[in-house]
Amino acid sequence: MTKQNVLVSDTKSGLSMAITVAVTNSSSLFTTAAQKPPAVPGTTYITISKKKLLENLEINSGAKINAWVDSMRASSPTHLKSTPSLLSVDDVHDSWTQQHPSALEMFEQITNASKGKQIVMFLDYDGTLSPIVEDPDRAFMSDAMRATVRKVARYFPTAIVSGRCRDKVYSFVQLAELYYAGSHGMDIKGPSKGSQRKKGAEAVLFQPDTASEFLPMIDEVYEALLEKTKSTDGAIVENNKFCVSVHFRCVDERKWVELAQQVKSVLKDYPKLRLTQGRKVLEIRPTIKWDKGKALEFLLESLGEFYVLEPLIFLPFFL
Ligand SMILES: O=P(O)(O)OC[C@H]1O[C@H](O[C@H]2O[C@H](CO)[C@@H](O)[C@H](O)[C@H]2O)[C@H](O)[C@@H](O)[C@@H]1O
Repeated sequence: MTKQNVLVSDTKSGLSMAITVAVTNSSSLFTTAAQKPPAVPGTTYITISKKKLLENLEINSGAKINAWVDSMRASSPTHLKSTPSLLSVDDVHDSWTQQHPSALEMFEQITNASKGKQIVMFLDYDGTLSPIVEDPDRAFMSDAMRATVRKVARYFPTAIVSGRCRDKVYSFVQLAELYYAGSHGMDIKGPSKGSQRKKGAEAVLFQPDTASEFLPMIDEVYEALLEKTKSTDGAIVENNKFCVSVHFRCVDERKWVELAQQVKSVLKDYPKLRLTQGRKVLEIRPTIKWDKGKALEFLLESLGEFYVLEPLIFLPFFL
């Protein structure tokens, strides 16, 4: 397997994103965009420490609220300046783009690598197809981006994989020819409109076995969080169907401890839920063993049944 981290930057369409290409002979091999690309000799890279960005924030076990708040700070770009390198944002950006060269400059390598393979596109929504904005309900994608995604989906099976509720993502994207995996991959639906699949193949519709059992609990927690956090200015609670997000992008940093305490006080009664963190957002989700990675595996396996190419080799792109 070979891996290349590249940056797709297409000013005309507004497409500008980091992608990881995994060239593999097996549809069961995956890589993540977070994997580090090989170092280029003579180049000094800046590593932004994510040590304090906790994967899973402990809810019980007497977890200290300070650990939560440290993690919330680590997810904030304004804190990059506190990295030991003291480099400017431009330096960090330059270093990053050196590490992740433009995909357009590597177009030949990519097309060579894709020969005889079925490309599959996996796209994130927030911050990839739409700009990051303060109000999550207003994270609209541009018409140019929609036209680009429509074009991509004409040639390759294309899935949007998001932490958001599937219906919400669909309402933003409005392309019936795509796969949608919402709620961090816990809610998957196939295209409802023409595809390159075999005739008669059913649209995929999948939710992990036990996920639906969590729906009443998630609704309850959503209501409790709405009530509990209403005194914290700027806090936004979002119901993502199988998960709940508590946004702190617009909360004054001096109120983060207060917000963390409010969230913790609700979650202590729900040992079957866990807490993770995204960009200025606390994410509450079921403790089931399912995530975006599993959703990608599921989709590739499902696609394997639909395509008639012989031999069938997938080339998945993650944007
Ligand atoms: O895992 P993802 O698909 O990337 O979902 C993570 C969160 O994405 C959305 O929040 C992010 O975008 C918002 C709109 O630009 C922004 O306000 C917020 O600060 C970002 O974290 C989504 O609204 C959340 O529910 C997801 O948890």
